[in-house]
Amino acid sequence: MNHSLPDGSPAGQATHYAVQEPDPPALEARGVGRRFGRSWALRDCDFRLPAGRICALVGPNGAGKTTLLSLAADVLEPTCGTLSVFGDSHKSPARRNRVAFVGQSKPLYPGFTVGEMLRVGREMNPGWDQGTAEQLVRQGDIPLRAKVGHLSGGQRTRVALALALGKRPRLLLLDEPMSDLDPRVRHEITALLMSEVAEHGTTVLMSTHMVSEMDTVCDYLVTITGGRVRLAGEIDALLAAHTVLSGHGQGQNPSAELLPHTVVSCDRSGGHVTALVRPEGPVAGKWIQHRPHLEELLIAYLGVPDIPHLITPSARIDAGEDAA
Ligand SMILES: Nc1ncnc2c1ncn2[C@@H]1O[C@H](COP(=O)(O)OP(=O)(O)OP(=O)(O)O)[C@@H](O)[C@H]1O
Repeated sequence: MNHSLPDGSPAGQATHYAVQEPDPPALEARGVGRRFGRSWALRDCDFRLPAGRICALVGPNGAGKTTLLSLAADVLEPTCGTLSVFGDSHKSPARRNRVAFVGQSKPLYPGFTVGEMLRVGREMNPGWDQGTAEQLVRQGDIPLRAKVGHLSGGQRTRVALALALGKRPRLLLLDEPMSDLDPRVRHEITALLMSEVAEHGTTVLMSTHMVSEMDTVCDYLVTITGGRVRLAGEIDALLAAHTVLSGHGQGQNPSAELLPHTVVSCDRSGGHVTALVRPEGPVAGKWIQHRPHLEELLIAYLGVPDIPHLITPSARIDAGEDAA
């Protein structure tokens, strides 16, 4: 299903939002699905994440975010479809070397010291960058001789991030990386991720529930509800494709004025209506309109399990296009 972007062009066709990517996308999902027993955790997943983006992966608990990250990290196999990493659709050591994954459980050896953990990183990864890994550990005042099992949750997160960044990945997958970090460290890690992207062109895909912080660091967004991708693309383009209407409308029936548009959410209190919509053309009626903030957009989308998807051209896989 195609939806209109604010310039009136269908979301599925090339518009001024299109980004010419010389490199293959960091991640490309074609018809990807993953089932556990009889339940689908993720299905009909079609999108691209262009290289060099910092992408927030957002969805309610149980939406399928960890499943998607685990598929991209080759920790899980898709039940159907193909997931390519930088154009490579087959599992291989080379593909694994390009990707680093920091999962929620931060699997580290509790009996090892931090220095020994970094040595494991060095021995397992051909492109290992000891300076970056050590710097991240030292910035957190964590001695290299400290036992991993004696570290706090936030300190373990820092060591896991040091191992991931020391690998010098082209694609960094982070599953709620900030959840146990204090605000000062979150700020530091955020700045670090941004400088990684600027210096090395690293692509970052991170699941997060922290909307206010993602706003400053991420330029790309994928939302999942009910195991399906609902939004994918540049945050600016996705915001620009929506408007918040508030008022009473002009006619007797404000709902009729909203009918031609895709209504994502609609709150009525008394006679007052506030609606987040994707306009499919000019909006009739006397509404006060504003462009939604990211938080408004996400709260609306996370509350509706089955809204039609909106994929911007740079994230879209066109029907009939051959797989890479
Ligand atoms: N190993 C598993 N076995 C069975 N079901 C699973 C397994 N892993 C995930 N699921 C199910 O798949 C669905 C998606 O789970 P997933 O962990 O991907 O969600 P999530 O979006 O990461 O959630 P959260 O925000 O709570 O971390 C859930 O219904 C979950 O119960």
